[in-house]
Amino acid sequence: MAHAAVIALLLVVPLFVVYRRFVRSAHLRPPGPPGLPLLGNVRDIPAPHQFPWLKYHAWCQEYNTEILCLNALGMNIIVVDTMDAAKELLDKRSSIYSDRPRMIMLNELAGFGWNFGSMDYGEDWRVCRKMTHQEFHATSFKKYRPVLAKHAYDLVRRLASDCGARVPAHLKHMVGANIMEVTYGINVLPEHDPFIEFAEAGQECVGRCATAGVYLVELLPILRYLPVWFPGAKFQREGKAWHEKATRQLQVPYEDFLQRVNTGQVDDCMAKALLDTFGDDKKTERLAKMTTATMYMGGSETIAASMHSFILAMLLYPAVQERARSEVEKVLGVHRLPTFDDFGSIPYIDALIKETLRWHPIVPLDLPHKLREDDVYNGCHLEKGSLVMVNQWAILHDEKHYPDPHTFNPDRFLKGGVLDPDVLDPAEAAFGFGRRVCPGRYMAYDTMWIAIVCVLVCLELGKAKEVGVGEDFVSSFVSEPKPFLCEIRYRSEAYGALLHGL
Ligand code: HEM
Repeated sequence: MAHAAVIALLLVVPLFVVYRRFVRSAHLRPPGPPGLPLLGNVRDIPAPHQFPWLKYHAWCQEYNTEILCLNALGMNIIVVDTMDAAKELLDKRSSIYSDRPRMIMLNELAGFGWNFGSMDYGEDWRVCRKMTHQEFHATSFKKYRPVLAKHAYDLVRRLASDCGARVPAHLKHMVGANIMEVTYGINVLPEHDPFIEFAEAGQECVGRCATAGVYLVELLPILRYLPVWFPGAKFQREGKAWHEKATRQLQVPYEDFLQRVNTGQVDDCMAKALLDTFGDDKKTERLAKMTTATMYMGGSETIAASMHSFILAMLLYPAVQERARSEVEKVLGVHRLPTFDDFGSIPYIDALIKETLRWHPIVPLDLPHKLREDDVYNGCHLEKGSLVMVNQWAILHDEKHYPDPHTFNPDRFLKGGVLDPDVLDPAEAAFGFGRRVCPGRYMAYDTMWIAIVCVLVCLELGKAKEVGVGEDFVSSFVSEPKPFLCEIRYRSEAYGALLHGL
């Protein structure tokens, strides 16, 4: 009997709340597909594997709107489709658009609440951002460039060593090695590095938890209190299993760093710089640990996916590959390895990186922001508590800024051989908006720059003879190319010799 009453309460109370909110907010909302009472648009919202950004953009076109409103069980979801609207709302009104929604699965059940990318816009988040800014803003990050160059050379050796058989694994290794060394001063092993493996185990959980629509508990928070044994409470069991991985990802590399501090064997790295600047009291140590662990979470998959996308583009557009190489050789000559001294002197490479970020943005839908107060845009009422997502794919395929948007064409960013300031820089959308803008964007750009130039100079990238390669991307929070076969070789043995002699 008591059981039945609890179940009735669990079902009825949320439905009532949802119904009231739905009725109250149905007026003056931005346009969007009509929903059903109580359920809203739950049945219309595309699943994560259905390329939701394409459907959202199609709806915006159908309703002739810059912002779209959907409703899922009473929760308003605002999808922003244009650069103008994104700048107006998330940049100019950032003081009310900088919260994150409550991510129950990720932060509360799986134990990733230490990740400041999913924290609310509060004091802990502010300190973590301040710490990241100190080491990752454009100027201070330059001190880490030698680390990036070292691992870019290593990437070339690895890609050549198996002729392109394990491209995604080599890219992941390069990025993991960069982040572990920059963040903790850890020099990872060439294969099966325990620090990378711990971090990757955590990433798997994050990918699943952060994908909208996977867990009902995000829409009906009351389910969070279901006991682990309750039928259908599989999410509770998953959360419990992930907790341990979340804790390992947070603790293990930081403890290794502290051990090296104690024995005086620590190289310059982010963790050391934070200790020197912010001190080592308990509160600071807690936040420094959270900040450093968040770097792998934000940076590993994203840079690797962008580099993977670059390699795919080079296979599909061999003329661009040739042109890029010849532009690099105009500056470097032949048989010299690129260094950061060449940075900024090859406009075609900057254009190529911009086009890589634009062509298939690897984060097609921005991380959700949460609206802190009621707001009005173009006469539409945006309700406090709404979830706000920018459709970065739509902005980066807007023909107003990028004619023929589906073609990979770095030339669109150049005029008279230099970067054209009148073309919208894709970095302004690809890295998000407002106070939540990606703090790793300079590291991302530097990593891509040195790795791309090294790959172009030293290697020939070609399609594998027996199979076709398509423009096939995964539909998930980070959208990277589906695995493809390719053939990668040194352009001349001289490059192999140069790299092996380092
Ligand atoms: C090509 C590579 C990358 C892309 C496309 C990318 C994209 C993004 C996007 C779209 C956001 C969400 C911004 C928003 O909420 O509006 C974000 C947030 C974030 N990124 Fe990146 N990112 C990249 C690389 C990196 C790197 C290298 C790091 C660190 C090493 C990093 C760390 C973060 C963090 C910590 C956040 C959360 C910021 C916050 O919520 O305050 N990202 N990134």
